[in-house]
Amino acid sequence: MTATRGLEGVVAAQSSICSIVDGVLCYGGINIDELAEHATFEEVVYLLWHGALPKRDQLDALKKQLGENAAVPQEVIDSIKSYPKGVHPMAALRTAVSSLALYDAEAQEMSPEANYRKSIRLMAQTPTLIAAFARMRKGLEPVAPNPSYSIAQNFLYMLTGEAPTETAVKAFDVALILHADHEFNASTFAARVTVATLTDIYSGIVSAIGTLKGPLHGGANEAVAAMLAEIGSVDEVESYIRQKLDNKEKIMGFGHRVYKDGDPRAKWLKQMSKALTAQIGRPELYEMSVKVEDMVTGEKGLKPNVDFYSASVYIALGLESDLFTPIFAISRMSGWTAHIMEQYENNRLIRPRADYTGPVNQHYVPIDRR
Ligand SMILES: CC(=O)SCCNC(=O)CCNC(=O)[C@H](O)C(C)(C)COP(=O)(O)OP(=O)(O)OC[C@H]1O[C@@H](n2cnc3c(N)ncnc32)[C@H](O)[C@@H]1OP(=O)(O)O
Ligand SMILES: O=C([O-])CC(=O)C(=O)O
Repeated sequence: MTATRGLEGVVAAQSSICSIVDGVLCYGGINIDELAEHATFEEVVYLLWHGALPKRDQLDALKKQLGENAAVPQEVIDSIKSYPKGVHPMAALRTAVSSLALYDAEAQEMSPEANYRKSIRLMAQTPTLIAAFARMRKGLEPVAPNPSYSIAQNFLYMLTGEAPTETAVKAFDVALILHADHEFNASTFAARVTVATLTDIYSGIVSAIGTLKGPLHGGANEAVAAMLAEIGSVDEVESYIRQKLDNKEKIMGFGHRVYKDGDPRAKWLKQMSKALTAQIGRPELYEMSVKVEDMVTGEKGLKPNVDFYSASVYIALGLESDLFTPIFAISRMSGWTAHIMEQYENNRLIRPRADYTGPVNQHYVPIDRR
């Protein structure tokens, strides 16, 4: 048996949710470019869960269900209040989502209908959990969700208590669409491995959140924000990146396991970064990013991934950088739940083999003779 490092190129199962073929990303067969241009995030959630775009009444029904389920149990809010203020929001989210299961009467119910209802609750409540933590760590009271708002509008509203601008809501909604699913990425695969034991959906989502948190995956967007802050100005880009490349350090937000000719989501975020950073009077954030891209692509041939320009987009939207990965989780909750439901529908335990490289023919030695 020989191992494939990092399971590169291994096709682990069939799926009808999302495809990446020749660098083209589609949800349910629809090119991400069309969705980014025309769809709303709620339509994309429906598409991922049902395999087709919703008709008007189906979309209205989903939006109503998401709105009605956005509030989280008071016990969960109270427990978030007790978290140490300095913990990372992804750690807080991992614990908070796990605690949602404790107050969900259907948590162990495994019918497809119950798993769909839990998917709605997880999708609706994740933004509420993150916004509540973001406020309570500053000693502020959480803002209750507005059931008539979209997910994008509600999250921005719950962070500040003020109605967000239309521009901010639109930009955030497009970012949610772009991050919603990505076939067997690490966090989705972790969720599928977890639920393939026929454990509950919350366990799968907790695995996924813990996996997304890492800097090689969703955590890269926060690392990009840290890099831009460290660089500080356009003039400093060259020496900063030169040093990193000479030291063989990774540049966050570049490279991808699947895309070698560029991530189709990055161009959307680049465009948004340009417009939004200009609007807030901080065009240097975009200019620094472009200069980093020119150097890294020019010297290493590596292209920006979804996490690179999302950092300057979120900075321009006034969001705190440690919320960037939790925001990714809000969006990816749609894909995670879609994949979990698909896994349950056609389940087989996921259990690969290891290529053993340790010692052989050893014997037990009593402790006083070792
Ligand atoms: C939503 C997402 O998860 S998108 C990915 C977010 N993660 C990041 O942006 C972190 C930075 N990028 C990386 O670490 C990688 O490109 C990954 C993890 C995304 C993909 O990793 P892999 O497919 O395993 O590629 P791998 O790490 O083997 O890279 C191949 C070569 O390119 C280099 N490389 C890859 N990415 C980078 C980078 N960002 N900066 C510098 N060099 C890089 C590697 O050092 C390696 O070089 P070598 O062959 O000389 O050793
Ligand atoms: O697919 C991957 O490996 C990572 C990624 O881009 C994503 O999860 O969106």
